[in-house]
Amino acid sequence: MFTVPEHVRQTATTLLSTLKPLPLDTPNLPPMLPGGLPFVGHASELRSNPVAMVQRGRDMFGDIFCVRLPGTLGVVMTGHAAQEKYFRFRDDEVSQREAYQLMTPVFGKGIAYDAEPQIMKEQLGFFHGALRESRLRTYTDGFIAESEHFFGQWGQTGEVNMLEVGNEVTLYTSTRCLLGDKMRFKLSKEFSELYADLEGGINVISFFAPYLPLPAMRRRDKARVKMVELIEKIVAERREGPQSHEDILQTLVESSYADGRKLTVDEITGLILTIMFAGHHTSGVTFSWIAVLLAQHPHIFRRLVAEQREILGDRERITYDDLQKMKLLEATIKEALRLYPPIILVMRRVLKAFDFQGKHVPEGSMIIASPAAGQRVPEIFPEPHRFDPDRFMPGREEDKRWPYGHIAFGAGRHRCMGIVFAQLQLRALWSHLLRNFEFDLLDPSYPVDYTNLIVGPRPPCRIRYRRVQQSAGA
Ligand code: HEM
Repeated sequence: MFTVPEHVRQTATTLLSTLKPLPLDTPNLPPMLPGGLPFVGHASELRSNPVAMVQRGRDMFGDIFCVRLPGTLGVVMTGHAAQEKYFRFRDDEVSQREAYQLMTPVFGKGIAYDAEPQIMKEQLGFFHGALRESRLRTYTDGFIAESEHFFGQWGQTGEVNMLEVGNEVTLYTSTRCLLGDKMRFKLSKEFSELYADLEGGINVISFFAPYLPLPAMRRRDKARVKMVELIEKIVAERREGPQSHEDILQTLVESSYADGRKLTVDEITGLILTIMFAGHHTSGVTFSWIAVLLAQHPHIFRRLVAEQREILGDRERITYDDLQKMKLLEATIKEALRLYPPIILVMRRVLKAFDFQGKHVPEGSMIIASPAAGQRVPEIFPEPHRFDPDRFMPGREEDKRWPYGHIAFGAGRHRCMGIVFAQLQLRALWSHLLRNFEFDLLDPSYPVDYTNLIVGPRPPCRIRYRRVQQSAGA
């Protein structure tokens, strides 16, 4: 019997859904943002400058308004009350599954967002073990070793694309934590090439039609098959060898579901990719924004160098406990993430209609929260466009006053599981740089680049570094 290939079926379903009329006659619908094109609605504006679009809607209508997306009514929710409502929904009220279906070809069928909520919960639960404190201490040793190795290869002075630097150094730290120190040197090239092909298949097109038979999607699918083969070899070696390993792969190899079933290699690979996609570029672009912001604000740079000196004295070797004491550096990272969150929008499909501020949001619509716009609301963060790490220091702590204000890591039940990991990694890298280098900007401006799903500064993001005297006491 003739069967329709999966990618054809999926693409046809997506294209047909774009022709479905939107429920625009729903009584009390939030106001509709003017503009948009036939069929695609506001999708093109969402693609070119999503933050300006969200801000335009907020300026016109306040906390809640609608946009037209292909086949879907979008409802944008910004401001503290709206963000609180958004992040407090339960999984039976709103769903991430459909919103993030573009990730299914990469993570795999039945993995993470494609799994039933209970299974996804168990799968994410495996990460809790991999991210516990004792493990974070081990990973931190890796971050420190990588900082010394990677930046040790820099000369006395040089020009770099800081975005490339951020993505490269965090790729090495990620491979160390995921697959172990040995694999960082042995595997990085093969792993990073496959990973690049997987990434190439994730774009705005795949958001609406993840199975279109385009070259990038085919490369993505081939890369996933090869990635499973690669992980399978490592898992087989581990199952034979007596050595113990302190990495995320090992946690997954040793984990089982509540019913006692062990994870398949496909599931292990999918979860490795889930954590890689969640944590790699997000940390890489944040690393590069910190460089830009510190070069633009030398007085903060000087205070951060002084903090290093105060905590470390003349010591060159830093520890996990030292990193915990770097409060101004922690606040600086938080402030970089407030101004430039790498995930600018998060989405959920509405499973149960709800009311908010007298407006009715129907079942089936896609609700959208925006860390990028929501973190620049002046009622939450005064002078919102100013880079001011002190807003998170004792005495002010603006984030504590507004628990749903700083949402770069999301909030509520699906809040990022890698917050501590990301903070430690960025602190380790920047502690090294602050003690060893100074930076100057080379480009007239460093605008935001909205062409990638994880949003960072637009290349080339050129920065000049200059090596300074080695010791913290210098
Ligand atoms: C600066 C770095 C990072 C940023 C800005 C970031 C941001 C986010 C955001 C916004 C979400 C919530 C998405 C939503 O609500 O739809 C999230 C979820 C998640 N993040 Fe991160 N992330 C970062 C680093 C990491 C790292 C390093 C890891 C792992 C080591 C990680 C693992 C996860 C996981 C597993 C989830 C899903 C949680 C759930 O759905 O319950 N993230 N992240």
